[in-house]
Amino acid sequence: MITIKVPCSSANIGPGFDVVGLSLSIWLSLQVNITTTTNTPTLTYPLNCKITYEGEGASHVPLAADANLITRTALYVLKCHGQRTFPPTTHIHIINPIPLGRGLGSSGAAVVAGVLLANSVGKLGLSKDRMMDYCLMIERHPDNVMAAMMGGFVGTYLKELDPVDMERKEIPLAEVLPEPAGGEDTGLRPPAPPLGIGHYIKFGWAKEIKAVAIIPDFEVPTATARGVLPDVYSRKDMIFNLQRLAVLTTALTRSPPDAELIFQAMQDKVHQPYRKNLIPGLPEILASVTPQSHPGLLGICLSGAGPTILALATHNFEHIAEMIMTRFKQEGITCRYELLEPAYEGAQVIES
Ligand SMILES: Nc1ncnc2c1ncn2[C@@H]1O[C@H](COP(=O)(O)OP(=O)(O)OP(=O)(O)O)[C@@H](O)[C@H]1O
Ligand SMILES: N[C@@H](CCO)C(=O)O
Repeated sequence: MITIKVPCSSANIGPGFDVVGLSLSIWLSLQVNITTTTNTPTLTYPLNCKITYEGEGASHVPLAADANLITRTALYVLKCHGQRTFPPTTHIHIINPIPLGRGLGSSGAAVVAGVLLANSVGKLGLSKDRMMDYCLMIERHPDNVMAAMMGGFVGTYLKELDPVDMERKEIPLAEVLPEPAGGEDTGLRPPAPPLGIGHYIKFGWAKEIKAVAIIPDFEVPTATARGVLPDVYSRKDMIFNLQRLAVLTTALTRSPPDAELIFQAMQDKVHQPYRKNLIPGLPEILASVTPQSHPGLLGICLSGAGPTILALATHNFEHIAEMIMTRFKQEGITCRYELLEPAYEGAQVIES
């Protein structure tokens, strides 16, 4: 059996829009079995792949190999290597505790899991760096996928693609592959991604800092949350974010953490203000939970594209979470919360 584990992630951490990501301790898990016996009659499955699924999204996530994001991604990678199906017969059991569309990188984890899946079942021998190129052809903002693949707290940038590569069909129109990449088989091998699209650096992380994720019970699709952002920003707002991000990445490595410094360094003017209409109560929550009102709190932000709120803290976790959940309740929104830690090791493949 092959077990593939990929952590969830929180992108942006305030000012680092599309730049920084923090992998966190909720794990998407794939259990993969390949049945090679030929003497017993076996059922045949489209593309040789049977999917079973439990966890978040179980009622509606597609189980057809050419429609499910994980297996669509794997088929794209396999096809780039001249393999048009999964090996007969591949059974993938997906266990997904990462809530979908909440800003905890469920699609990034699914894309990373799909690339790792193809690498394992296709025996492709790709390095993690090369696998990132495939991930980045599918999800074009690197923060979630890089954190999920590499683990820990990461800063990223993308090499700009040339116009020919931008035309390629696996570049998403929305946030994920626009159509079943494995389904319509033209017989052509898709071109491999350019080399070295994504670059990253792992920052340190002060061990006493934990992440409280307050997860509302509604979804905000990333595509919708990107659709409300402007195309152009003022110099003033860009400088505001750059100043804070430069301080934040080191401030989060220092022990003991400086709450005043971190709280201010997690302020943002690039994405959170524009997303307030998608997340009732967002401006009030971000303004009302402070290190003064809630000792132990270091900083607070929208997690990824939302609606989850991420509070970084050293103690008083339950109190901080209760306060935010109470505020959401005034808007008629119920939430749950999880106390998470960085997933330092990133995505893993275990063969047994
Ligand atoms: N385990 C999974 N299996 C299949 N599809 C998945 C899985 N996880 C996520 N997806 C797909 O990704 C979509 C959610 O992606 P979206 O980018 O909108 O949100 P997110 O990744 O959870 O949040 P964010 O990008 O803000 O962190 C789901 O609706 C589903 O189509
Ligand atoms: N940086 C991305 C993360 C979501 O995938 C955003 O905030 O839109």
